[in-house]
Amino acid sequence: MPAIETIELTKTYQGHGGCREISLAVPHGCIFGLLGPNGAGKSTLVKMLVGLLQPTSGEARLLGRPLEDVSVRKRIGFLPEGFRYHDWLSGEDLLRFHASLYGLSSREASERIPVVLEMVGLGEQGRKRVGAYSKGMQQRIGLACALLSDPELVFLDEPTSALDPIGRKEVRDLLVQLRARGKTVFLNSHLLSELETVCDRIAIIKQGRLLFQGDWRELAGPLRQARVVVSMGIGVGVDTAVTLGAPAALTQELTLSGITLTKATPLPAEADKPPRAEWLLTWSENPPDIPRLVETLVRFGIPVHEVAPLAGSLEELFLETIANG
Ligand SMILES: Nc1ncnc2c1ncn2[C@@H]1O[C@H](COP(=O)(O)OP(=O)(O)OP(=O)(O)O)[C@@H](O)[C@H]1O
Repeated sequence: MPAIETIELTKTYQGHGGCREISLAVPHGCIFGLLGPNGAGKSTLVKMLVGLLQPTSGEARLLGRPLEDVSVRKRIGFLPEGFRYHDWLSGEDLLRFHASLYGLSSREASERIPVVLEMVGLGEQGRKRVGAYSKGMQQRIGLACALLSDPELVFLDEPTSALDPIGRKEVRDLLVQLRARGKTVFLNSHLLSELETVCDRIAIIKQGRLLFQGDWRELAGPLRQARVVVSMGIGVGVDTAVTLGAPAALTQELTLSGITLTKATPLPAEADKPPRAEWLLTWSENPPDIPRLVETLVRFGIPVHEVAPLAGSLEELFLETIANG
């Protein structure tokens, strides 16, 4: 049974916008990323799932229970985007208030509050007024509210938008820890490089329609490129240290195997290393046999440091999917 399952879930605003016929399955214990351009329908979908919007049609189940079953909400956490917390309360008082909304006893709240403050990196700041928190700290206290009830499923809308790079890394690590404890995380974020590092699966929506769901690497299809790092000017048949290109005979042999050297770029100099260049090899048919490719390069006297097949980045694949979808 998936943690989230939707069947043709639809919400329109007087027949316009929103999202339409979304059928999604989010497995338990994964970090799932929802992507889409502005106005695609992401917030509409999340709001329906957390019970803030009534669907126009379709069905959904959270943790095996239908959306109408409000008892499931105790097992769910939610960090809305850009939410303004009661800034006259201290962080601890805010959490105590949220604990009462979750129906936690005073003892449970007292045990849980220091734990979540520590988890989000606000261990020492609980007594401070939320109004005196920085934007990053406000985002962290929001995350603490979402994690307060130790939920099985947590929805996070742009959880790192106000954080610095260190804070982002801390939140990513926290998400990975949650997954290790069997929790399911549903992330809504525009930071594709971030989603790329943590998400097991993604969904892409555009104009309210689902274009893709699954492992984002599936979007890449078969690999079409390899990055090869070579020493420059050594053994390439030309006695200059700035030679970037391959000898003509090598390019000819590669072409016969369906491989083209499309780009050669010098790499920044590094102490104790010979000057190096990066070659981009591209093919359109069958992927080459990498050991044979290395053998060919070595046969032509090319000192090879590294060969890595290249998959597209999530950003490239996302832009391509949106453009074609
Ligand atoms: N309350 C509303 N009344 C009318 N139309 C709405 C309402 N809320 C959203 N919409 C429309 O529904 C569509 C989806 O909006 P939604 O906010 O769900 O998108 P989103 O993907 O979350 O966008 P963003 O990335 O900009 O936050 C848009 O066309 C939007 O104009």
